[in-house]
Amino acid sequence: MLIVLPDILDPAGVAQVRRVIDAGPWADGNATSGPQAALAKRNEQLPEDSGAAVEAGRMVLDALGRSPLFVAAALPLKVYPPLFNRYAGGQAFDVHVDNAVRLKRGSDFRMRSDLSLTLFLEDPDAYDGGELVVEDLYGEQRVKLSAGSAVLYPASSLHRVEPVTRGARVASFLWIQSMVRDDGERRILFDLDRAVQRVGADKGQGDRSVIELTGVYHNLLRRWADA
Ligand SMILES: O=C(O)CCC(=O)C(=O)O
Ligand SMILES: [Fe+2]
Repeated sequence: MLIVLPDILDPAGVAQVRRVIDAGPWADGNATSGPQAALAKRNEQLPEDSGAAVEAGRMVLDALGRSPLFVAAALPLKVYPPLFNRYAGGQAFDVHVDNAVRLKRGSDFRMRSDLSLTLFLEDPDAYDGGELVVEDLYGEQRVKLSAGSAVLYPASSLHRVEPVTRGARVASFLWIQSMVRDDGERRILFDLDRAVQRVGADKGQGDRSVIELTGVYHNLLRRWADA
């Protein structure tokens, strides 16, 4: 299941991230790929330990942490430090899967990737192509969002980025280990959370049924979460 997270960064936040990364040391995206991804991937990335990636990554993580929608949808336990990529001049990322387990070189950071996230950092009118295409149970979902908006999708999915034939597509991407590993269970919690928020706004947080439903949410989370 795909979840769109609108306006994770406002235009000023996008501009701030872009100022940092546009001046960064862009390099061939295959510098860090395994052999299968290397066949599929044609883009540029900021080296993950570059000052620009670390500084802009902090901005992206702060913005995600401030988004109740991100937290409710992802129930994050671990987040891979955000990476940054750029496609231009026909570059693309053909169909592939993301690694299930990610290690950060030179550290003891280790995580299971349950969810992938792309945060778009360029105005969609400024480039042609560059749709993120995710294959899920219901077929292909094509995603191209305004600058500052993000999409969460299962890391288990086959996905690709269409060739960019005009302009440049700039994005941040990262992986999340969720407290709730199973997509179906996570979806139930997300739907329940949103419904409880709506009923709470309607009836008031002190309403007895709102409190009981909040209890059901937490009891399901207690059952399903690795915290
Ligand atoms: O550029 C994107 O939106 C996705 C990148 C991607 O799929 C990857 O790096 O594994
Ligand atoms: Fe990917």
